Amino acid sequence: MVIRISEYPYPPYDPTDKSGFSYDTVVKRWPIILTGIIDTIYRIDHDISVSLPSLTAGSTEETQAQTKFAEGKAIIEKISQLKYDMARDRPLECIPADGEVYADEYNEVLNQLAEQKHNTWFTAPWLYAECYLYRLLRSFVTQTVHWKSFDPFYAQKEETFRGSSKAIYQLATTIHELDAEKQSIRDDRGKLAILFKEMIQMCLWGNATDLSLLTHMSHDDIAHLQTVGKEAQAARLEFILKDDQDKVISYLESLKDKDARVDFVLDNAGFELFTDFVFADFLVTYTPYVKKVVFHPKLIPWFVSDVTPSDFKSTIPSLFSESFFNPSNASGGPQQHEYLQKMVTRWQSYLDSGVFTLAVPVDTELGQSHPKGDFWTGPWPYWDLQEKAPELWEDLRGSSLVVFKGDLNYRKLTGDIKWPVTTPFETAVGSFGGVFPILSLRTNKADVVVDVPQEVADKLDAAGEKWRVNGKYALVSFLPRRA
Ligand SMILES: O=P(O)(O)OC[C@H]1O[C@](O)(CO)[C@@H](O)[C@@H]1O
Repeated sequence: MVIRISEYPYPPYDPTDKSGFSYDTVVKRWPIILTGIIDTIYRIDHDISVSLPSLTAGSTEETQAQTKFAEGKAIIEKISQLKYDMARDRPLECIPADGEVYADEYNEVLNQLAEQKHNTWFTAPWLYAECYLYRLLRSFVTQTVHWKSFDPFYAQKEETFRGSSKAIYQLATTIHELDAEKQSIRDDRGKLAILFKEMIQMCLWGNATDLSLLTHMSHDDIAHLQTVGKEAQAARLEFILKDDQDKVISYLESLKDKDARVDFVLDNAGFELFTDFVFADFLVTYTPYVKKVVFHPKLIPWFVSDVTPSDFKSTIPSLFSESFFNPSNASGGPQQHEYLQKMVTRWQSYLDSGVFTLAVPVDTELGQSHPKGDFWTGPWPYWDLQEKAPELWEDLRGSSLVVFKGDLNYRKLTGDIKWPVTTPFETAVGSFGGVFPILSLRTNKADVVVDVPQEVADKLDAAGEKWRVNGKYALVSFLPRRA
């Protein structure tokens, strides 16, 4: 049964607490993100207006350009109004019936919040309000003719991906080095376990670069976060506050010859998706346990940098393209470029043969509904998966391991409520727990944290560290299938 927010075991994080990260988000981060979208549309509209004089007056082309321009202007007005309402703590308005999924469902939760007088920008639960924001933005474009397939974050995602080439070449080299030892790795459990940890951590820290959070970071800062390799990882080990790596490795070892299927509930496009592919490749190519990997994207632009089907589709062509990743950026020499090409060729063959698949058709358009994709952008925590997305639920029950990437997935797994920090992960994930094995790889970018010893939390608090939100700390949480 779906639990109403008023019935949650602890109150949700919301901006009424001015010391929490959600307050900062409403005051600073969301307005920056909204301003970025306005700029992007403004630039597109500017280009249209420059092209207008060259079009034949009254032609279809000119009429379409005029309409697109006017629609762009109307979207800008709506976003500006939204910023204004947000700053003045106005109530969230109902999502219009725009023909896409969950408008009614978002509004139903909003009505419950209105009853509790928690329906304004500075009082609504942070998790709900943030999901609502991206769904509302989607409604602004669905109501147009020419902007329906507009992803306001596309250019940002591409640019950051392009800027990740150093770490990408480095990881391709690591995988190339593994190639020479492939058989011995598969046969040596000790070696495999060590590599496993490296891969888990590479995939975990790949989550540190998230565009919705990095509103204030330079390219150099981002490159620093992407530092990969053994030493960097060893240095970061102490920042993993909950470490179930050994448990997940033992579990995977128990799957030997069981044709395991691993699912990734994806987070960010670009570098993080690249690390997901590397991890998936490692599981299939270098371990004897996994036969198939399924990737789950978001079907609308989401939390700035989340993977959409079209991001997924363009990733491998981008990695192949010499104009996207200039081989001269391969600091380790031209052979690094070859290593990358070789690895990506293998990924493409996995996609062709169905070893790697996307949970929805790869050509799914933005906003197109799919029973295995809609739920991830709904208004609910994952506690409600069984009731709200039965087909997806059944499908995931067939998985040997579902990897949840990133902070938002963690917030949705735990409901983003004020659990005491020592609450077991199993308790926090509620009815979701034990149905299929879960591995959550999360760098901390929001207040909710569970399954961490009280003394650890107290020490970090006493040191004045913003350890819950600064992206420097992480949690690796594993929960097996209930026996
Ligand atoms: O990409 P990730 O890891 O899910 O991070 C997104 C998270 O980062 C934030 O943007 C900042 O905390 C949150 O709004 C959101 O939970």
